[in-house]
Amino acid sequence: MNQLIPLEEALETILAGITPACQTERLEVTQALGRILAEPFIATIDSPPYTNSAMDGFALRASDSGGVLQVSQRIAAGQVPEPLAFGTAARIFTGAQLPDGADTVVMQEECEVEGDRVRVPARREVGDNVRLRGHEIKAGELLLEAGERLGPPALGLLASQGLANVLCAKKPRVALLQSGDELVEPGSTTLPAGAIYNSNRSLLEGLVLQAGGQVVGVWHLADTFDATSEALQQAVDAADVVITTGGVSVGEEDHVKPAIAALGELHLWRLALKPGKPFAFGRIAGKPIIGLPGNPSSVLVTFSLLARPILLALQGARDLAPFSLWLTAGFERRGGLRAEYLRGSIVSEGGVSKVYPIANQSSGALYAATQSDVLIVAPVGQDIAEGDSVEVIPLKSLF
Ligand SMILES: Nc1nc2c(c(=O)[nH]1)N[C@H]1C(S)=C(S)[C@@H](COP(=O)(O)OP(=O)(O)OC[C@H]3O[C@@H](n4cnc5c(N)ncnc54)[C@H](O)[C@@H]3O)O[C@H]1N2
Ligand code: MOO
Repeated sequence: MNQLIPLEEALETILAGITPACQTERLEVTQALGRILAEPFIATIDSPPYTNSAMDGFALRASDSGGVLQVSQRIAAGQVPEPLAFGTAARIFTGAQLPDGADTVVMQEECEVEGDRVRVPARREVGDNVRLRGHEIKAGELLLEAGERLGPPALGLLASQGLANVLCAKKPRVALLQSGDELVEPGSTTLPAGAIYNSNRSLLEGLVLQAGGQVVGVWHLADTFDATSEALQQAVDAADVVITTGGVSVGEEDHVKPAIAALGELHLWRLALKPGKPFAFGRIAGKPIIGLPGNPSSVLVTFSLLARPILLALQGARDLAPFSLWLTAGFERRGGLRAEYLRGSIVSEGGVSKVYPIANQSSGALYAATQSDVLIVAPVGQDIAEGDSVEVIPLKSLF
């Protein structure tokens, strides 16, 4: 296990063994934000459900444009109109149903009202300012596939189809273990010599939540093999997935790997990844154990690249990879032996969005991560020259 494993290979190995938990629950649409849809959703109604006006104005036949027309009816949204009498116009409001016979709407700003008549400009086209029934969606169309993550637009879409409840994957139950004798919980006002506050817990609670998981237990471990094994066993009993931080490197105080190996099996350890080299993955009682390094920025990166896809796969999500795009490098850099995920910021220069690594790339530096917009992907052995296109993962797309 001394060879550094490429990230892609590690991900492939891990994800090949993850099957969706298949547990589902029916939720109110208003409560389903961020959840993974467990069944495809097929449109039950056309959208718009009836042909309607896109403007406040007058509905008429395009062939009557250019004349002065009698206003024969008034149609507000929610009313059912009469068919439009020949040679007349209907006062109509945005969203109101178009009367049979009308085929165009003229905005009121372009019309002149003269008592109960209206002068409409010439040369209006059929279909102007008209939203046709089924123009956007036809009943029977597949709107959302199973595995889709429900963002606000998807929730609005479901509601627009009259849906009040939706079948979603249950949230995977996650146990968090932090190892480190140096860790003190936030809230204690004095920090003893040699101690630091436990920041990984808060960091991970947020990351897990944003990846659709729920934290069901938190263990803070003493740096001993026995304490680590005991907590791992308890965590496995309580959760579907266990995420540990710290204690996965090569020192004598690093007990996570031997404890995983003793209680179950260790599948892989050490990636060609920076930060995040000591990442470990194994199983105990068949449940995934994700061993993240202790350094907070390593936690952010390894969670985003490895733990997040695992949590999403357990929910049956379709898109497991982080969203990425390509921007112009404002820097140059030599390729290394590990794929590096640099914390970076985006600067707009003369209309071009350029990306720069922030100065502090220490894997212990969490403040630096809060100042970053993106993770810049620097592949193994690949030099980057200023002006090159580089792949970036917006941090906001991860949480
Ligand atoms: N001889 C070697 N030493 C190290 C190697 C190596 O290959 N050879 N790898 C280095 C790398 S890279 C990393 S990353 C770290 C990871 O070590 P561990 O995962 O065992 O983590 P710890 O040693 O327990 O902690 C590392 C660092 O992070 C701080 N930490 C830990 N937990 C928390 C927490 N909950 N909240 C805030 N900060 C935390 C801890 O105090 C350490 O400073 O190993 C290198 N060493
Ligand atoms: O690989 Mo470590 O996570 O750089 O600090």
